Amino acid sequence: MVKQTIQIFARVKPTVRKQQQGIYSIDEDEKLTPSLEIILPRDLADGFVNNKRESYKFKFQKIFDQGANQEMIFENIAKPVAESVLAGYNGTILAYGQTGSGKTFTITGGAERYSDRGIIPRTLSYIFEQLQKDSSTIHTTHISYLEIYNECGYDLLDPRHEASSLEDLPKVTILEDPDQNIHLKNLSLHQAATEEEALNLLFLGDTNRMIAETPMNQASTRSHCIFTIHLSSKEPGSVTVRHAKLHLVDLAGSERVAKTGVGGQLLTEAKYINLSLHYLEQVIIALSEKHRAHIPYRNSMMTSVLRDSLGGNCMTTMIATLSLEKRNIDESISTCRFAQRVALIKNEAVLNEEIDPKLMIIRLQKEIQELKDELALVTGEQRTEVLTDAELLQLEKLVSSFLEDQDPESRLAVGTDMRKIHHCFHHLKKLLNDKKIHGKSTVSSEIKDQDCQEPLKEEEYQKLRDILQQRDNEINILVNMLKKEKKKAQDALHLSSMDRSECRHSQSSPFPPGNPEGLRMLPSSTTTQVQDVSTFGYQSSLLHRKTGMREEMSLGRQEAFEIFKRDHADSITIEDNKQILKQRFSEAKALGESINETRNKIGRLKEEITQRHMQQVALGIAENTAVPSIPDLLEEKLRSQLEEEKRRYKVMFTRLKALKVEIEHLQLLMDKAKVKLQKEFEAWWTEEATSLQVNSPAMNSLTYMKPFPQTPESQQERPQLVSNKSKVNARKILPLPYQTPQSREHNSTSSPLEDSIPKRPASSVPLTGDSQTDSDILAFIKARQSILQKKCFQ
Ligand SMILES: Nc1ncnc2c1ncn2[C@@H]1O[C@H](COP(=O)(O)OP(=O)(O)OP(=O)(O)O)[C@@H](O)[C@H]1O
Repeated sequence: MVKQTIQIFARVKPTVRKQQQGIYSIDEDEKLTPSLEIILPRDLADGFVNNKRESYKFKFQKIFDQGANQEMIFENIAKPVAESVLAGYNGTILAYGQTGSGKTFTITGGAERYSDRGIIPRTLSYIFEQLQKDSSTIHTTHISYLEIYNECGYDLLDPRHEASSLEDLPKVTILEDPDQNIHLKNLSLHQAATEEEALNLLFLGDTNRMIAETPMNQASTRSHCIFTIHLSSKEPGSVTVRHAKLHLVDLAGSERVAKTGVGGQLLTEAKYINLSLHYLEQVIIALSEKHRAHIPYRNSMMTSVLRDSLGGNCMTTMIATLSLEKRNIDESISTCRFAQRVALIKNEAVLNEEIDPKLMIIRLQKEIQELKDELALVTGEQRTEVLTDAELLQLEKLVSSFLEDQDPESRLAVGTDMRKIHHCFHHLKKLLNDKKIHGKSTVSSEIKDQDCQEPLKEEEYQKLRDILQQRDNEINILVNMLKKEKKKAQDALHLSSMDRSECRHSQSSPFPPGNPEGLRMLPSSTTTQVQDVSTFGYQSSLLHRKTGMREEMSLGRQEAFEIFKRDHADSITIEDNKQILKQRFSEAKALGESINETRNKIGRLKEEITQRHMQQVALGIAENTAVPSIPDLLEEKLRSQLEEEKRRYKVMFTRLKALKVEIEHLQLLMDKAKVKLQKEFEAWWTEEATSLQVNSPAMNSLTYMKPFPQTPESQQERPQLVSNKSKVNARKILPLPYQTPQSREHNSTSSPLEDSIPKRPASSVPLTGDSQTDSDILAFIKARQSILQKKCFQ
């Protein structure tokens, strides 16, 4: 059992503003527990006689200032917890802080750079690396991902549901068994055999979280997320299994907790505030007060799920994320105070070992059978059912071989079954009597038996021969048919393998086809992984249902999407990642080629060594001298070259493995960004289409006029078709964040925009009458209009 208090760490979010200057200082001198001092700016508005405290000091296990990167956070905070989980203890890492202070960045990571990977992907990578090293133990890893919003749990990994809102996700409920163990009903557990599989699950959950969020419930801000890694391990042959859980928790923004008193009107506030955080604080307060008999875990889902992590069987760590700017001082102080209370909580982590029930059942069944046999033998109790003919025959054979065995020590072993023992005695008696009466061997009596048989008649022989001939013919026909079928199948196989190899070539995977023969320095699973990479993008299939929207788009909508995408801030990130991906891919390709070369070289060197060795042996035989026990100089040289090549191979292979992980991560990041982009486009599209349907009277008529220059003539011609409102709409085609500075500037003024648009003849666009298709056409025209406008301003 390991007893320890919850470890608390602080992380200060970097900022470019000078606002942080003089607001805080870190005292690293106090080596064991460094302290963070938050200094309140002296506010003259409070008067000259001001008794307000000016500084607050908080102690933490370690404080990570603005310069700390994700690697440092993992090494110092997450790695020790992951290690204890691998050893069989439960672990939890909680990120707590106000909105925007960097909780999600710390736990999951940033969406832009590979180096921004947070605690979850790094921990997964570390755990799988360690599991691979320990091949003597059988490990299984499962993943679950739970989101708690307004006291309701949602399964972020359910593959059966297409989530477009939070309510689409399966609801998770809490069940408590008589031993007060908590069970989460409807929370799916997914086995992940490799790091890639686990990462795919993380991205699937994050994508579901993103898709399900609405402006009212910005997921990461107002909900908690618990990503759990479940590990079980068992030594081969042992009946004990170790289970350990690692919760990685991204809590909701904490800023409102401080403003919500315990006596607040909870029922009313439930609509607005995050109750779970409020109850979490209550549990923490109760745990930090000595001699408190009742801890109110059951008040909220969050505290029920994390029950073990708070004052229970777990090694828990909390990261207080701080955005230390002038306007956030109150929130930062309240986060630090919360952390100080958390630091008082003691946990007692125990090894979670249990007997594997399946193995235990088998063991007990065997034991019961043995005891039954023993009992039957001792009590002489007989079983009632009759032995089968086969069993009787078997026993008789045993008796015969026992009698024939010349070894005086040989034993007749028929077990403890009294029926068998009796039969053996009967048979022995029979054999003895037969010998006495006939005095002839069994063989001769058998011959006699045959002699006694009536000879078969000639016509019966003929009949049997005919049937035999007929069967022979049938068999020949069937064999021929089989041969033909087999040939067809082989041809088909050949064709399909040709197709497959063509496909593979066209994908031009940069990864080599595995270890060279006989090179045992890398685990065989690595080889499989490398081969797997040739099917790049398989992860995308996981997210495919999320990105599949695009395929269903109409042409107009697709073009509007292209325009939308071009001006979207995220497209730069996607582009950047694409470039990095390209670089990594070509690096991987080059590396793959070098690996292949090295592999061939290793093969050649091995060949040369064998030949050299053979020559030496042959020489020894020819000269009739003893073969030297140590290799000659040339062979030595070849061997050291071989070692060098093997080392190079290993280095390159390790790099290639790392590249593979990075490439997959980048692909998933891009997938995620694409899903986000599409989601925002869908929202924009719906808004535009709806406003068009509402605002444009032309929607109900059969023709719609393209936006046209506002010349007096044209206005006269079609005054009723373009209302003032739709003119305004036409200007705000793209939502502000996606507009270029020029277009934003332009929209804010009511300059004679239309005058600067190239004059185009007014023409009519036929509408179909189908509202969906028509709104597609209209939005497309708007998007096009937007480009023209932008071009005019460039
Ligand atoms: N240490 C850091 N280094 C670089 N950028 C950071 C860091 N911490 C946070 N950020 C950036 O600050 C922004 C807000 O961070 P994040 O979303 O992680 O905050 P949060 O506390 O999870 O907020 P919320 O409660 O809304 O979920 C993000 O754009 C993130 O990339």
